[in-house]
Amino acid sequence: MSSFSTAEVCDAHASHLASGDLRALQPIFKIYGQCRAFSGPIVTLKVFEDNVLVREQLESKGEGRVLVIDGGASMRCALVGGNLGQLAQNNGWVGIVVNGCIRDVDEINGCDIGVRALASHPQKSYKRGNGEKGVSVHVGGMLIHDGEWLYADSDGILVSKTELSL
Ligand SMILES: O=C([O-])CC(=O)C(=O)O
Repeated sequence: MSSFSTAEVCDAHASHLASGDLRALQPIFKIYGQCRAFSGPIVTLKVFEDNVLVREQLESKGEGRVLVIDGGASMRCALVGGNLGQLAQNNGWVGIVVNGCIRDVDEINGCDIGVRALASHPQKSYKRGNGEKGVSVHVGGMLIHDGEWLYADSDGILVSKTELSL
């Protein structure tokens, strides 16, 4: 897609910001991965300290989508590591936003995807397979629905009800 700037998107879509059709997430995310800017349709996932569903999702074709993982902001383990970052890249995901932690930061920073997460943590998560796919999630202070569009760059992260013409 064409290059964009979230700041310009905000300026150009003030009415959508006012209506809530366009929302800026709270500025609580750290930037990882090779792609500082990325956008695409959202796939949602809600898990807690368990990343079996994350792997399952990233094993499917990304087709330019963004995986938004609500990990309940847990600071006790990582939901995505270097292997999953590589898997995401290989399967055509453009980005991963984690309301929680990642690990293997140096490996993830080498992957050709965009990643946002609250922090890094060296411990892996449980492998129980609990969680929900496609549900609405609370991430960055906003309610995010599966199928909405995400726009991330160095300035922040926007979620839009529909695809924006940029
Ligand atoms: O398997 C995990 O829990 C995550 C991980 O470390 C990786 O993706 O490399």
